[in-house]
Amino acid sequence: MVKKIHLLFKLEKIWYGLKVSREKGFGGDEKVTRFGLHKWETSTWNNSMAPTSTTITFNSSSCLPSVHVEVINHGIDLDLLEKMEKIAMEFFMLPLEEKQKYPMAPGTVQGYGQAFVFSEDQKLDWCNMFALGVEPHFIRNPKLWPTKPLDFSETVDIYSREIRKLCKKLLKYIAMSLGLNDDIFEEMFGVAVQAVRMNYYPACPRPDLVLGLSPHSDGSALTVLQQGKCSSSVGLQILKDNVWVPVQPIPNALVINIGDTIEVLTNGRYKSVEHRAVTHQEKDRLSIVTFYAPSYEIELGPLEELVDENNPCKYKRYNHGEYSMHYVTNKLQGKKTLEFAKIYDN
Ligand SMILES: O=C(O)CCC(=O)C(=O)O
Ligand SMILES: [Fe+2]
Repeated sequence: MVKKIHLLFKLEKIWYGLKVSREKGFGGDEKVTRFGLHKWETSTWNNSMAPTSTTITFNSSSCLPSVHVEVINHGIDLDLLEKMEKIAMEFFMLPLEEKQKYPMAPGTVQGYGQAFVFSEDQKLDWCNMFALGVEPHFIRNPKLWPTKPLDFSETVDIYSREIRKLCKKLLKYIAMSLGLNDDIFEEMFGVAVQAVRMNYYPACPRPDLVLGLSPHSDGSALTVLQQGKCSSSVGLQILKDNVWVPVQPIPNALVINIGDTIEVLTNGRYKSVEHRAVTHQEKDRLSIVTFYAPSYEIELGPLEELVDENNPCKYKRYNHGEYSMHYVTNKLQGKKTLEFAKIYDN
């Protein structure tokens, strides 16, 4: 079985040259535009298919068990989202030799290739990634920023600035919802680390045999995920009550996933969401994912405001750089990576 999967993956490489059909433009429903204080107009799941449209009101007495929302009125220009998708797709459609000029070295997570591969016999995910560290500047590896398409770097820069603003806003709302000082995360994070990963999932002849991306939670504080519109396939799934629930893309919405860092800081009030991507027999799929996390230098643990005798401390204090290293040097296996931080004796 393992061998077969390897073979399927190799086949995929031949498909790079194939054209995908692109749906032009971002049509869709922009009726829902509230994104105000303590109130996100969002979508959440029902039992069979996520999401259905719901308004979630955060206040200090409520919290969500495991958070995945789709933000419609994120304020980011739709042309910019479209441009980002265009350059990502153009990159993936380049000849293999061109993309291989930017290789993801084994054990690293930047460049073109597959991350989280640690052994010869590991069953590979059906996904090609192109990942770049964006902020702060010292995490950039300029050799990995492609020269084609021509407007690639400029677009990634502009897009990343906008996503950064959105993350800062969302973190403020999360703080407010917990009755904390609005700027608590921003002040604590230092110069936040931001990385972008483009995931391209070609159509897969045997979607029953191989996943697009193995189950995991993100190590970030927040993840902003843009689902490509060039394919209508539903690829992202989240784990809810032990059932994998497909996330139906909402036109122009950005998916927000809470990452492990916010789970730790909020002492589990906000839980990171376990998710995976599945493949489709006929349709390819693109996602553009931004990870927003604290500076590697900071020490973090549950905020003291969120720990008391009714909510005992569930996670230890650790250095975020160490956690990041732990994250990228382990296979994606559900929420196993977070065990690094868990305290089990309560
Ligand atoms: O492609 C997707 O929808 C999921 C991507 C993802 O979870 C990731 O890159 O961490
Ligand atoms: Fe993820």
